[in-house]
Amino acid sequence: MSTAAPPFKPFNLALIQLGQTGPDKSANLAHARDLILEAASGDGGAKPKPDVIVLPECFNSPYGHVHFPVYAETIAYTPGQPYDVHASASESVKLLAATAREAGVWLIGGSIPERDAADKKLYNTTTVYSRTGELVAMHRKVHLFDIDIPGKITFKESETLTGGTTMNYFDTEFARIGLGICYDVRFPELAMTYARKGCQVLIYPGAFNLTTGPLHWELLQRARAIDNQVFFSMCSPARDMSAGYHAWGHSMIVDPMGKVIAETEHEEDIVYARIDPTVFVEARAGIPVTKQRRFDVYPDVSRGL
Ligand SMILES: NC(=O)CCC(=O)C(=O)O
Repeated sequence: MSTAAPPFKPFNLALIQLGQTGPDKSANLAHARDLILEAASGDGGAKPKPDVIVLPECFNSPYGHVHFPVYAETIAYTPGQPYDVHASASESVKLLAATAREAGVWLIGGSIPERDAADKKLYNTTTVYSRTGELVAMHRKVHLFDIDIPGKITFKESETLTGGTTMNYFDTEFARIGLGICYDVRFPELAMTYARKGCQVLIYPGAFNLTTGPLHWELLQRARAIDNQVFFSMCSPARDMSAGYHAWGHSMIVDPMGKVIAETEHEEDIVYARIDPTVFVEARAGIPVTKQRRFDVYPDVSRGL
């Protein structure tokens, strides 16, 4: 059983739709740091100083199964156990922890290819840092992106990656935030379970493509937001037509009524929004679906029939 979620308070969210500098991981990390520090300063107006900053999926590596083994890092984090980011062997963890601390923000560090210390399997993994640079949560993409749309796109993460086996959320001083990565958005059960565990906000770094992006990227986020009456947000890489994978971009933030409250196009950019719990409270009061579920009618919802 999960503990009570923190009271939901207003906060500011920023998504960094990051472009990659090229195949050099260290250069990509340095670029990410620059943009995190830029985002963190805000401007007090249309760009409110963020409490949470998010990076995109696979931000330090080209996105493709041939690249994952080459860029993979070992993190060796066990939830609930103390973790020394300084002793970590992972270049990305060290950089993200130090930058979260420098900026004084909660940082959802996009995702990186990760190699498990024990079984050596590869995962697509998000790490989360507190304002003091502690690693507080980690999520391994649960649903792997294996699709085949003839003539359009074929992608098989499972050629090199393994799916994660746990749900993961973290508590801040203003909200409980649930984590997913990209293709995880297609599975309403995951988002619903997060919401039922008290998450008021769900954030999934992602990288949709030019076939499914135009049709599904916004629709899925608005659907998950409305299903669960939560804030829902996905942060994409910027589109690079010279890369092997062409990301849709359009990083966005959706409120619990399904309204897109912030969005960008496909270039490198930073998206800012104020997260206002009033919308969450009013959505749930006006349309009380979270209290009207009929698990007596559909008890098999979680049994995988
Ligand atoms: N990186 C991903 O999981 C891509 C998911 C995607 O594009 C989709 O259509 O789903």
